[in-house]
Amino acid sequence: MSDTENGKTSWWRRLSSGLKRTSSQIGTALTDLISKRKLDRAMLEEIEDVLLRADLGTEVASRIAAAVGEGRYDKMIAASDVKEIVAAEVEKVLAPVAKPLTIDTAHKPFVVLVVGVNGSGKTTTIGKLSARFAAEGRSVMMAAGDTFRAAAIEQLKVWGDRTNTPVIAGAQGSDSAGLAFNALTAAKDQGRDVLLIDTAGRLQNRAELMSELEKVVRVIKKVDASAPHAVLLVLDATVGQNALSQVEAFTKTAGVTGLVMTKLDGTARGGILVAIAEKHKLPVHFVGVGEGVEDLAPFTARDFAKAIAGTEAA
Ligand SMILES: Nc1nc2c(ncn2[C@@H]2O[C@H](COP(=O)(O)OP(=O)(O)OP(=O)(O)O)[C@@H](O)[C@H]2O)c(=O)[nH]1
Repeated sequence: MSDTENGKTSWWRRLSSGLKRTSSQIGTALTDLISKRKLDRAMLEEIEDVLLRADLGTEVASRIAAAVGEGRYDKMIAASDVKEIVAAEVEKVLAPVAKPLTIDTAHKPFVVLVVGVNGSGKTTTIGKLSARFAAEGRSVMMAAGDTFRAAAIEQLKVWGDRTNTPVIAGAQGSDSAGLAFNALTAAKDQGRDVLLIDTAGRLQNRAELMSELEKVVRVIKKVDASAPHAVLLVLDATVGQNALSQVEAFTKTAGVTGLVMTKLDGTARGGILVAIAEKHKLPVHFVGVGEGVEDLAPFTARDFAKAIAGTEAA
């Protein structure tokens, strides 16, 4: 087996075991309600409820139930058939949004601004991305723009040491827009390929914090009018439905261009990613299933759909 195949197998194992809480909840509930009964309207409603409990959203849940019902009324069905339908319908929703983050080399540096609420996993994601880009042979710089939290600055420095990537940081409490300005200027001077900018976590309903984020974007544009070239919103899968309103708020304020969903390993409601894809149609670049560097990987629709439906063993 080649290294790439090994890498793929290992990621599939991580992804499917990360999504185990969601897939077993769906699988167990389906098996319980399907065994020893013929399919009728009541059963379809129960199937829909199971999918809603995994946060797949009303539209997708009812589409799946309708697909299960087609030609199967009054017949015995198997949980495995329903899981196949879940996987197929979920893949249809996810395929259009599963897009890799493309680093456009015309921009030097390619500026990636990373936003999200407190604790969503921004700093960790930046660290993991710096490792990934460095492994691809790109020269990276990180900016510790989360100037509120001393631990975030330290955390980024640890990732910097680990990946041999310079980290531009200021004192705790310093102006994050100023820091972004300095970091972009330095990255430009040094001819870096990628600049990853961390930002302080903020609540999407706190106007003054959101306007600070707008300031960071304005200041970045003073150095490079075309930047930021990507604005990644990091979403914590464990917050459930609240993730939908985070997408709305951050898209309005910071012009989000793509999503990263973390902590899918910490929830039985991993279907939230499907609900977000259905509603917002924003590109999903990466998903995270743990704290380690190898626990974040590019998002692929088919693998995610199979893992969430539990149609294939890890
Ligand atoms: N289980 C799990 N934990 C994760 C994942 N991604 C991040 N974490 C953990 O979540 C916690 C918060 O991550 P941070 O990266 O510090 O979050 P942040 O968004 O930078 O937080 P603030 O600086 O407070 O805004 C850390 O303990 C991470 O190790 C994941 O995919 N799975």
